[in-house]
Amino acid sequence: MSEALKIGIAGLGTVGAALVRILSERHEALAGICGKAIDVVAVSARDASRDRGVDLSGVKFYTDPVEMARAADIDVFVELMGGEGDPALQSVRDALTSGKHAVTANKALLARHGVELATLAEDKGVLLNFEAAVAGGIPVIKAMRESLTGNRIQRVFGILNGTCNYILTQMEKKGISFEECLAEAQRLGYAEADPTFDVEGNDTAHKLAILTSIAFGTKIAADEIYLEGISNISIEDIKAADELGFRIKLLGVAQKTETGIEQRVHPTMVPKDSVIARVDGVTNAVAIDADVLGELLMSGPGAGGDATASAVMGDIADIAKSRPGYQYGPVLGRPAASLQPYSRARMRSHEGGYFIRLTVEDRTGVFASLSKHMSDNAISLESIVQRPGSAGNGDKKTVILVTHATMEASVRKAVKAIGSEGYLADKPQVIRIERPAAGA
Ligand SMILES: NC(=O)c1ccc[n+]([C@@H]2O[C@H](COP(=O)([O-])OP(=O)(O)OC[C@H]3O[C@@H](n4cnc5c(N)ncnc54)[C@H](O)[C@@H]3O)[C@@H](O)[C@H]2O)c1
Ligand SMILES: N[C@@H](CCO)C(=O)O
Ligand code: NA
Repeated sequence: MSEALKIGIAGLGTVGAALVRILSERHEALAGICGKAIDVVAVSARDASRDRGVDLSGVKFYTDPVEMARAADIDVFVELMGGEGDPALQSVRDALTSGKHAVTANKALLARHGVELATLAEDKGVLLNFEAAVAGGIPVIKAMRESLTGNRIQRVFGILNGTCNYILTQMEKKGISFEECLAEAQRLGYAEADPTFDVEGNDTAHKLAILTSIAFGTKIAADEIYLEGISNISIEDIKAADELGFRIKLLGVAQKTETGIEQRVHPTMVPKDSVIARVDGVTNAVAIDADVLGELLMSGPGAGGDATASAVMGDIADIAKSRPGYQYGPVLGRPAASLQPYSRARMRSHEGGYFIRLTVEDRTGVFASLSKHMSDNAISLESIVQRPGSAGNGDKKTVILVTHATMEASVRKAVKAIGSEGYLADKPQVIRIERPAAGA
């Protein structure tokens, strides 16, 4: 058997602690599979004395992860601290610069600095592996970088944040409040250190930016994403969606359009009978429309210590096995230097169906006015439903409009015009509808 692969792990939180435990429990099996032992020789964490339920005897402890990244006695630097800035950035940079392979689960870091780090890894002839950064345990990076080689991808979309999907599912199935669901997701180790990254959609956007780059061969463009989170989704929206035959999911969508590449993250209504609508809890799903293959749909655990550590373990095993083809070379599926500039399709030109929920004064003429504004903007309605106002809003009426496919710009114009009529009692709620292809 060859010499052991020496691992240094920075960050011993939910994922780091799970990884140390799994590498220890599976030590012999992994050595058999990889042809060499995978030994954790160093760790870095904020608190050396904390009991994490894992045996770290004989493992060198560093208070400074950057110092560990530069240490001569490790072969692979595993970054599991999080955060788009230092020390995550500096430590991964320094590990690659000093000729070490790096593995990270940090999508925030890659969404900002992925191209720079990929270029560095390729220049140095080392690997930068990041399967855990997108859709947790689902092997989507591997599938796109390797198995779909030669396919042209038209669209990639999915449920990319376990915390949000857990919250939306629990709110719907158990009627639990948003705040309670979020607290539970945090307790289960799904949420980011700052959970606003989850609920405001930033985490989904980070993952989508990475997928877009790999799918379309463009530079990572995280700031070009149209972004809406789930914090303003109410139980009322979830119930209305249910009655109309939909579920609400936070989707990340990247697709080629005539005007460029559209990247968007927002709450989305999907038909209840679609597969994606039935993806519940912390489970993620990624759908890829590829021209040779057709539609691929993968689903599985998107967050949590073990699921994420599973993806990190696969990345480390790939390094141990010196997998041909990726030992050197294109970290983002093609050489970083050949990535094209990203060309953004404007959101106003997005075309799709819309759900519009309005709380209106209960007076005559409102229905006629709503219909007029819709037809003035060439919006054709699939349905219009009126019902009594919600609790505390008894003298008002709720009106729900569902449109056929129309342009975003038309919907924005119509909603603005309706807002100036003076009969709205609340901010309008607009949720886009996505109708997945047959398989998803
Ligand atoms: N938890 C998940 O389900 C999940 C899934 C996929 C990806 N990720 C990503 O994995 C990474 C880790 O996530 P986590 O959930 O384990 O987070 P966590 O907050 O549980 O753990 C992070 C650990 O890093 C340590 N750390 C932070 N700064 C440090 C420093 N300067 N020096 C040494 N240690 C430091 C913290 O003390 C903490 O123990 C993040 O990038 C996260 O986005 C997490
Ligand atoms: N906070 C993230 C972790 C996995 O990337 C989520 O909930 O999906
Ligand atoms: Na993954």
